[in-house]
Amino acid sequence: MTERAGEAAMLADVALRRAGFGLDVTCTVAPGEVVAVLGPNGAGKSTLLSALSGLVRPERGRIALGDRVWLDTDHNVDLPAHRRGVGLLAQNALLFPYLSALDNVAFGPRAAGAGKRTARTIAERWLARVDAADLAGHRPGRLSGGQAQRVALARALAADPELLLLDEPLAALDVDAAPALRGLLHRVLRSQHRPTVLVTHDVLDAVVLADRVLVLVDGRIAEQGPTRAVLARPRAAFTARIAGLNLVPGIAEEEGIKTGEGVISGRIAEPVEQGEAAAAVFAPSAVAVHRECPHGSPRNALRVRLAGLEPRGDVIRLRAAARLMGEDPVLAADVTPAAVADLGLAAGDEVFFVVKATEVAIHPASGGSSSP
Ligand SMILES: Nc1ncnc2c1ncn2[C@@H]1O[C@H](COP(=O)(O)OP(=O)(O)OP(=O)(O)O)[C@@H](O)[C@H]1O
Repeated sequence: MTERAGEAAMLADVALRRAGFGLDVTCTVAPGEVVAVLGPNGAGKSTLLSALSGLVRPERGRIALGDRVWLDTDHNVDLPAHRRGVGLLAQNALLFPYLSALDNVAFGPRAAGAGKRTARTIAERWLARVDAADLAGHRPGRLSGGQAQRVALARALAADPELLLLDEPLAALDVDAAPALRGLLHRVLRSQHRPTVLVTHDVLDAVVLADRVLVLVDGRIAEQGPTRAVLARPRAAFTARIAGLNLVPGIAEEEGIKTGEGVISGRIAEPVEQGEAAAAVFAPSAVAVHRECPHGSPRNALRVRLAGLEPRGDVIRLRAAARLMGEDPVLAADVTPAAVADLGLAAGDEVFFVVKATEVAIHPASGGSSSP
């Protein structure tokens, strides 16, 4: 499908002040790039999105999509929200309740001046692209949360926005629906050319969907960079806390991922094509540490070099570098102090991190998570 809008980079430089809170952020998002905004509650993520979409006016700032200027406080430019080409997918689908799914999606093209027939054709194409062609005639009241979000995504994109904003798009979905929509977003976002800003609390969303992450703390950027690089070497305490999951990049195959050191088996958590970039994700608590590789076991074993041991409540967190992922200690295991004593573990030791396939989730990976 040809894309008309959304070929321009977004540049935003916004600052505003409220009682007890200030936002001061400069960022750019390239066409086709997905930037995830992470941060603790109250960090300013929603305020940033509101400033981009025109619902909140920064005291100082400039927002431009290529050479189209939406806001320039120095020159008194401030396009109202309805004149900014923003497509928003929020936590709740917010579909028009009395319109069919098809008419909801056709609304944007109609409002932009397309004839009825053309708008319907555009809507049908977008519904098909989000696997919702069969829902065209349904009213929103008959849709599940996941179905409604798919229709809402089609609606946002059918309006041909210049900038796509995703505000916690999976947060209101149940645990079964969220992975399916995350997988769909992964596919759709990669095949379109708009700059996209994704606000999320879930580090998995950043891993699967984002090329870059931007961590906001107290209204300011605490760190930013390619997803895996930021999660592997977190500088802000918040990032370190959320980056608690282990993530091994590779190429998807039937029952896991292929890495430079063999296959890591797991359960396919989200749809991913064989041969595509994917990641094996598992919790530090799922890791057992062995001195020798447990041969003949159905478990996954990763050869690692221990970099550090830190007490964490009842357990000791081992940080380790895996040869296949470079020198940085990017993997973690939580083990009991007794296990550390039994194995006589110390920094510098070569050991195996062993994890059962049932504890490993295979996700598609964004470009940013596989290229640090
Ligand atoms: N409409 C408003 N009027 C005044 N203050 C607000 C308003 N909305 C948010 N705030 C305050 O602005 C600051 C930033 O809030 P914001 O909602 O942008 O953070 P957030 O990172 O999106 O948080 P959360 O993760 O909880 O959604 C907070 O101190 C919040 O209390």
